[in-house]
Amino acid sequence: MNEVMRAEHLGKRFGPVRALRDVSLHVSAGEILGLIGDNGAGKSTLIKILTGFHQPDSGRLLFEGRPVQLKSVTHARSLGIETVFQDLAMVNDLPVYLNLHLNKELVHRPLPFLKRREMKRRAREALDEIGIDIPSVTAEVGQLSGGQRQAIAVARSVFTRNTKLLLLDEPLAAMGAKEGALILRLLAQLKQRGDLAIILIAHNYSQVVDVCDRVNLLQHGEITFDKPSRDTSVAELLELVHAEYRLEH
Ligand SMILES: Nc1ncnc2c1ncn2[C@@H]1O[C@H](COP(=O)(O)OP(=O)(O)OP(=O)(O)O)[C@@H](O)[C@H]1O
Repeated sequence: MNEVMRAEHLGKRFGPVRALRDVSLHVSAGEILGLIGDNGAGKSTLIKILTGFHQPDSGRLLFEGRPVQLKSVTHARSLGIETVFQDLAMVNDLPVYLNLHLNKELVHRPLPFLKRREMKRRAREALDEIGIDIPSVTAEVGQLSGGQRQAIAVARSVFTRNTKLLLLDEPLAAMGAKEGALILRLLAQLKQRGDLAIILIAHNYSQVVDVCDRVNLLQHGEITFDKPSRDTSVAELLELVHAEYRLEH
């Protein structure tokens, strides 16, 4: 498998807080890496470094085998690194197809008219291709369920973009079982493409073990566990996290 991203010995401080001490991880094309860890373990900080929002104080990143300094989110995006955050950044009163084309609208030149029919067609095709079932691409995003909105947000991050690394911060949070299953199916579908590396932060260990190829546990700013999902279990992950909890309380 082609390695897409590797982090080596990342460290990050916020004043007196050492959010990351020494984090190394790697993810390859066609692979879903699950990142778990208690509140405050450093998961969001790590994602923000991988997506160019924060710069690490120490350590380095290798993207497709070459050292890279991500200067900004825009820079990371230009390389094919996309993030879906919890708040989704969708415009609720715009239809699905315009949300998918946000900042990438197709326009008739030289006239400033939107190519609506073409955008609808492309949106429908893209959603069909990755198996997202919504009533219509002209539906306003605000009228969809939480799971459907999340699915659209994921679709947007790989739509018309040359995405190589997709980062998902808690895409299943506050979602019912049925909606969560929709997102997990979508991730499995994207994995099948084989050209995309995915890092998924999640709290539900059983979903992580089901959908991810490998699991990393982040504790106090360090990766303390790295195993293929088939070699671990929900019980083992719970035990690891609870053992830490018992030590602390
Ligand atoms: N911008 C910041 N300024 C100061 N401290 C920060 C900042 N961002 C994160 N931290 C601190 O760094 C540590 C790691 O936070 P981070 O948000 O990365 O953890 P997390 O694993 O994502 O937690 P959660 O699951 O609760 O979101 C915490 O102690 C947090 O308070």
